[in-house]
Amino acid sequence: MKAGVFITGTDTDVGKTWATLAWMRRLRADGYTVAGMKPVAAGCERRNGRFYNRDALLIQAACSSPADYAAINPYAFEAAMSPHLACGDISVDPERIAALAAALHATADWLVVEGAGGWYSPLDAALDNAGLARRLGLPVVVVVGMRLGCINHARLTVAAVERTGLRCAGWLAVRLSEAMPGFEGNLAYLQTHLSAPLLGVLPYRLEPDFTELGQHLCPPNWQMFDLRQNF
Ligand SMILES: Nc1ncnc2c1ncn2[C@@H]1O[C@H](COP(=O)(O)OP(=O)(O)OP(=O)(O)O)[C@@H](O)[C@H]1O
Ligand SMILES: C[C@H](N)[C@H](N)CCCCCC(=O)O
Ligand SMILES: [Mg+2]
Repeated sequence: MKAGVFITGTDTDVGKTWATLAWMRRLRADGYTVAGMKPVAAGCERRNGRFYNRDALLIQAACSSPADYAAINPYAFEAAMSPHLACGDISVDPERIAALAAALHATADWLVVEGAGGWYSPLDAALDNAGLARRLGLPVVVVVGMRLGCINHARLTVAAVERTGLRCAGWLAVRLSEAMPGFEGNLAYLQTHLSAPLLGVLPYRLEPDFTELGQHLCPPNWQMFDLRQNF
């Protein structure tokens, strides 16, 4: 199987990384080999003259096989702001990312890619997440951070993914608080107003065991992400 997924979200800080790590752990629990990628990251710390991002380090640790950090996160910008500002005069090259993604994908059954921010968040002055996802050509999963306002953001994001010409394979609800007022009503509304299927509800876990968190994913079948299918 050669499968892949591009994980976007309704915003920054909505649980994309929690969902990415849960997804990778679940795939490994289900017997697949997995490589992960955070192509562009803003908000990095400098160590020995290089920049490292928390998300990318967690994704690197979740891969089935060791992978160079620079392959997982080729664009690591120090400033914790929109990448089009944090990048300075660096241009993000989608062809370089696609080549690195292909090399990572050659090492595993699955490639899981986490975007930066939301669907239309810029990655530099010219490219945004939508453009990168289109170049990678992976099925897209939308992470919906369950908080007031998520219905509008989720519907806008799924519509935008589909307008990009990519398949929105599903969405994940991520609990960002112990008890969101009207949680069930919001979940039910989204289930009837999003064209993509709900693939799981990730519970509220401040110190998550990502293998446990991965058990809350309920994909209809992993085959729907097999890139050899015509979808
Ligand atoms: N299921 C959860 N339960 C409890 N807290 C959560 C959960 N998911 C996310 N969080 C909290 O929200 C914060 C942001 O989550 P996460 O880093 O996954 O967001 P993100 O969408 O990946 O952000 P970015 O756009 O910066 O990549 C986490 O640091 C954590 O504190
Ligand atoms: C720094 C932050 N944690 C994210 N990595 C980047 C969020 C970019 C959001 C850009 C925007 O859509 O306004
Ligand atoms: Mg993240």
